[in-house]
Amino acid sequence: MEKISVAVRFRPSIAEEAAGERQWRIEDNRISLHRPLGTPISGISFAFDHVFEQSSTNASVYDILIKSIIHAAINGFNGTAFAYGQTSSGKTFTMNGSQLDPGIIPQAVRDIFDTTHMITDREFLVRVSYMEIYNEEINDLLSLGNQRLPVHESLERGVYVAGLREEIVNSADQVLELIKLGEANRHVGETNMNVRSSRSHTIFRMVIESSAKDSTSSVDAIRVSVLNLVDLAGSERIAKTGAGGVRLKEGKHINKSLMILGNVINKLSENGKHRAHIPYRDSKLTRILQPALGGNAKTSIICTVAPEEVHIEETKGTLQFASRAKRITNCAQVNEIQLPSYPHRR
Ligand SMILES: Nc1ncnc2c1ncn2[C@@H]1O[C@H](COP(=O)(O)OP(=O)(O)OP(=O)(O)O)[C@@H](O)[C@H]1O
Repeated sequence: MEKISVAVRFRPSIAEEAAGERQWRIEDNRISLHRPLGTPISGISFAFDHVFEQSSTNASVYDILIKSIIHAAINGFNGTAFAYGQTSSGKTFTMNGSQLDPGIIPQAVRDIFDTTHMITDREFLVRVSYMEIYNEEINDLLSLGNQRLPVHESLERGVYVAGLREEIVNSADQVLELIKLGEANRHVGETNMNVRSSRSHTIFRMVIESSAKDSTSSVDAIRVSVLNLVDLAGSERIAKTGAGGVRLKEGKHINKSLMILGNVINKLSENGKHRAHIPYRDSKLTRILQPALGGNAKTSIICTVAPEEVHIEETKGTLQFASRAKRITNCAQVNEIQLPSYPHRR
């Protein structure tokens, strides 16, 4: 059993959103809210596994929070990392990054290929898929014809998205090209808060399979791990984003699925005796993320927040979500299956 690791990241402040009277203060891994003269406001203080300041880089987020999950996935553990936070707080920046400061996803992809190339006694097979959940429908971002895909469940595969394109990949550059294709297909739109606001949740998935190269045994032990890197749509106040029409409909779906994610996290964070029913089935997002939340996976959550006073209420909400997520325990184990050994597999 191990706890989900939860970190908070402040994005740099935006000049037009002037610094206000009250301010967030970071001391090591603790965040508290202070009045103008520096006195702390009682009851508003939170501690996390790590707090990233405004000047932090994606490289440091990767090294501190994500790298260990990626390396565990190479060794057969399921892994999930997701970014949660209000609109325009830096989720997409954290997951995808920029040319100068690549985000978690491109860093993970490069790390996986660099690391597996150095492991000489195992053979690896890597597959990727990329999907979005838009207005509670699952669309394949790698294949435009694949829309409204159903979620199924089976004993062998657990919960899976039927019909999703899975591409076998051999290099980081090949994966990054696929991601570029997927990004172009993703639903984004302009709101008052963000000129390129993600209007869907996206799940970039890598399945890593491996077996020993020179096994002389009559069975092959195949490790299969699933790695989900998730960029959630932003929680938003409809009034602040100025949403109407299509944006309003999207916003309602986004808020509803995030509310269900919050409900799942609340239930999981309660004491054992109250953990009767966890409402994973109430949304596609929580169904797909089920192993990451209280199941067989190593999980890191990065909660992004905006530093300005005008966002204090949303920031408090995100910090409360993060605090509850910190109480969830997962039970990750190496996923290994035994198959009869065939010469061609070696
Ligand atoms: N840590 C950071 N360093 C530099 N720029 C950042 C950082 N975080 C966010 N930004 C910038 O702030 C803007 C909003 O960030 P981003 O689009 O990542 O937010 P988001 O949380 O994904 O929003 P939404 O939920 O609306 O999609 C972007 O222009 C992004 O480049």
